[in-house]
Amino acid sequence: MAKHQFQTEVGQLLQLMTHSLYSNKEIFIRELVSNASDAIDKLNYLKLTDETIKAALPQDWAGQVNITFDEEDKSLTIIDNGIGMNEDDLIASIGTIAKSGTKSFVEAMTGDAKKDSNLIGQFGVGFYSVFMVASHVDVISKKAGEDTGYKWSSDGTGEFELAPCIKESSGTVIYIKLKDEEAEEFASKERIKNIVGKYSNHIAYPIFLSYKEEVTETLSEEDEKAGKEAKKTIEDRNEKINEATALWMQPKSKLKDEEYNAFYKSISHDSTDPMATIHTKAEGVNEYTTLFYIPAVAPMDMYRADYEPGVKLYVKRVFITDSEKELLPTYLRFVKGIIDSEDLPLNVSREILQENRVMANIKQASVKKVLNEIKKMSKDEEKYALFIEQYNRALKEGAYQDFTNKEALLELIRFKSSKAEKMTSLKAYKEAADSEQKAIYYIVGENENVLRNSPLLEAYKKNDIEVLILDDKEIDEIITPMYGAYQEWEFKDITSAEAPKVEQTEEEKKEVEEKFEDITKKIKEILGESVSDVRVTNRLSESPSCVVKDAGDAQMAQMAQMMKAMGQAMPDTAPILEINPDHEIVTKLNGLADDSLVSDVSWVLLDQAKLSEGMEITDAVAFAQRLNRITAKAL
Ligand SMILES: Nc1ncnc2c1ncn2[C@@H]1O[C@H](COP(=O)(O)OP(=O)(O)OP(=O)(O)O)[C@@H](O)[C@H]1O
Repeated sequence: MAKHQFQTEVGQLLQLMTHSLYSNKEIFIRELVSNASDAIDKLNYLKLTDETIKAALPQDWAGQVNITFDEEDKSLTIIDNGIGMNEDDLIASIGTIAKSGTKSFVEAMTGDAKKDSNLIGQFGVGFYSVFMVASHVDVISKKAGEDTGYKWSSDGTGEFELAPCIKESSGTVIYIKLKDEEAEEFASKERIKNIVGKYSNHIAYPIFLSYKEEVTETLSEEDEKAGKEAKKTIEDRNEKINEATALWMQPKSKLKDEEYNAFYKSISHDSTDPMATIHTKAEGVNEYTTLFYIPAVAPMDMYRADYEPGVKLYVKRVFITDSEKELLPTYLRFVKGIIDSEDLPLNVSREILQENRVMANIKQASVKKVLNEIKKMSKDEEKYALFIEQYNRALKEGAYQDFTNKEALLELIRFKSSKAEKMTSLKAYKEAADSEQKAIYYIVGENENVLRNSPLLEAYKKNDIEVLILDDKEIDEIITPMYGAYQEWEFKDITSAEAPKVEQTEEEKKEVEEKFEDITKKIKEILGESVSDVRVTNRLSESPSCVVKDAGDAQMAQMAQMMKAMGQAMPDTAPILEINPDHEIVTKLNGLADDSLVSDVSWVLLDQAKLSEGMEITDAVAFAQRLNRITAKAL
């Protein structure tokens, strides 16, 4: 019998499972039953598309799951007649972690058993959850169309054993030797029935529970009178313990929230109820049913390139694929659920799917449904805040990717604002604006606090203009300029936009510029390549200076960000330094004879403006030395 080491991450995961304090251990049955259901789905599909597989299956083959338990042996066995696994599958599926979400889960583990157990609650971890209750597990499996069966065994420590074995039919048997302290609870008819009813009632295949029952003979009246003792016999029972109807085919009116939620948990491996459920039956040109869920917490792998798609495609109840990322647009990758079409061909391939009109129609209508549901949620501010916390970023991606629904998506996004503590919408922003305002102003950076205190906001505050505070820099900086406009109002970055209206005539402006011409030239000479220009501004009131970008520079900066994201460096463009002609520092600087002081103050004007806008300065030591010299002179 060959021994194999678990992949390191699996080892870590098992360590957690075996020592888990997690209170919801019963979920291991849900996880194993949904694996069994997936395995039957896959064989069902092959039966329709692969002649050899079809020929090898008994004529009356129908997918089913069987559960048995043995109180004395303290064991539980879960059997399916699905696709099964061969040697390679067993090593790859239950020896390694292939799923990116599971990887994130393992990475998120802290080593603190209690905290990590809570993580299990937030994230289903599939097959390995069995080690919360098992001291030993055997997986005996034979893959459809192959001759040899394999037995995988492990007690959940560092290794597993794998050896060929004889197994008649394809499918998988999972024998679970329960830990002593778990045996009473889980090797129990009522408990198993209860768990299956709770989580797996509506998987599409029947689940049978086999058990032995003591039956007492019913005596006739005569026999009873004669004092005859009733005989007791042990009988085998095989009871169907779930509804076995695809939940999404049930009429909405018949389904309760608990049923929807339980089904969600069985397909998503998430232990928390979803935030929203969207069940639609479409009739007409195309006939299909969709059942979508929005998870309460964004899936862990959402921002990984190798994320798992959450939507499964069925054709007339037959499972087709769960690995097609194109069923919904990528920005909706957090949505879990099912699409079941009556019109697609069963042997639909990836290529056909991508070009198929039926699929395109379903996709388009599905996006509308999901967005409508989100819109509905947005009416309840408190509830919507929870959604925004998880998915604001996805909406932003959408507003940039999905041209057809851009307007709707822009309306759903929420923004922090210079005017309010609460987040605002573009609709509210527009409604609250002055009749002369024609643009949506925003500022982007990493730190909300720095942004709120940016000198660039001063002129906007003075003119009572609201500015959106975008502090998800990684995405906001690239995406916001791409939005274009919302109801004809363009998005304008205040670091490159003209300052808003001020009470100043052209003549007055010119006069100020002339008055400060020499000093601006001088500062520019001193600062050299660190600035692209120096000029007086009317956008400041409190601060002596600020740095801004040229409108053209903004595009360059965006390019630089994109290049950076692709791993290529591009030099940053030098900012424009603007000085406040009404500020004491600037007025005193104008005409100051002490050249070394002018130089120190010029650098300080630049560096402190950068710092107040959350930028880095090139030489912090020199900055401190200059401040010290200026302070010494002032004392
Ligand atoms: N009863 C089974 N029959 C066939 N394959 C199985 C069975 N149980 C598990 N597997 C295989 O092992 C893999 C890992 O199972 P695990 O439960 O850990 O992950 P999973 O979350 O179920 O993955 P998925 O989301 O694809 O179902 C499955 O994806 C499947 O390929």
